[in-house]
Amino acid sequence: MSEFNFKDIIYEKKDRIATITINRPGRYNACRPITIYELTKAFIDAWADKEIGVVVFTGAGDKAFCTGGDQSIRDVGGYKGDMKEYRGTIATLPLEVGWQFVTFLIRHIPKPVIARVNGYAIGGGHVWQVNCDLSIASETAKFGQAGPRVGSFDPGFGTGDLWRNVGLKKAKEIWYLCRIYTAQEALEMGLVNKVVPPDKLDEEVRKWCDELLEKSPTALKMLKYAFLAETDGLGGITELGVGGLSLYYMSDESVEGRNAFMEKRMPDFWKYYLNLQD
Ligand SMILES: CC(C)(COP(=O)(O)OP(=O)(O)OC[C@H]1O[C@@H](n2cnc3c(N)ncnc32)[C@H](O)[C@@H]1OP(=O)(O)O)[C@@H](O)C(=O)NCCC(=O)NCCSC(=O)CCC(=O)c1ccccc1C(=O)O
Repeated sequence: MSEFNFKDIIYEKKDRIATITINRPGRYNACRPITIYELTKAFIDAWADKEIGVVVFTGAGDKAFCTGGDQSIRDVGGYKGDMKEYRGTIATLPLEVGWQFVTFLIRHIPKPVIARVNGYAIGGGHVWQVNCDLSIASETAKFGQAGPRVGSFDPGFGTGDLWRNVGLKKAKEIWYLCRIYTAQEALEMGLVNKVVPPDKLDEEVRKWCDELLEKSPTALKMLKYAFLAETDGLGGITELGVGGLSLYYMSDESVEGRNAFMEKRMPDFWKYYLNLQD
């Protein structure tokens, strides 16, 4: 049972796996502002929950993973149901709640995120599947960007992460032409990790989750941040560095600094020079 009472998403936690499902199958799991707000809350919860080791991100039904923003409520300058009503309702957010903040959470949550691609991954929905750490797709899934066709584009992680996956020419083809690609084509161009028949999708996703859960969580977190260091400039290097800092805080050496301050004496760091690793 979830304590959140979400309207647009289903959030489940079981066996150390958090599953976040966009639940608007009638709209091919397109998102409106409240969907974004609920996704934000779910990803933050999965981030903070020490019992959770892997996140699975998916869409309800068998037609779509996510088809981006809900075009039926798109207005001049943005989407109806303004984000303003949700801003400021989640304490300590470093960015405004919005599409890009969900992207930030997928890319920065210190646990692997698997996209379970059960159908169309189009527009912003495709960007998110690219941003996930790993993608497992049904043979019936379809992939593509829609921006230039519907009057939108996603600069930054929507373009940068895509070209790192498939190469620059292919990424430009995907964005400029807005073609739709099959799951097999997606596999061949490195957009997804594995394609399976639709009735084997859950089994395969579970297998990948179980394999990840056997691995060292700190190593996985530091690897995720090492990838960010390359793509996210100083922000990425900070994530990697702060991951190291949290390990340092657990050391006797770091605690000696804090204790010396509290005991109003000089710290004795000498023995730690002897332990310094190359
Ligand atoms: C996915 C398609 C290619 C599927 O085509 P097809 O198989 O022919 O099915 P359809 O009959 O077209 O669709 C079935 C049914 O679903 C509805 N639907 C599908 N996609 C959407 C959608 N995105 N929005 C609303 N409704 C959708 C469709 O209308 C049909 O309903 P009926 O009632 O049966 O008629 C094709 O559907 C397609 O191309 N879809 C549109 C994809 C698209 O343009 N996506 C948007 C790209 S831009 C983006 O994602 C940015 C988002 C964003 O930034 C944002 C979002 C939300 C809040 C804030 C922001 C922000 O700006 O920060």
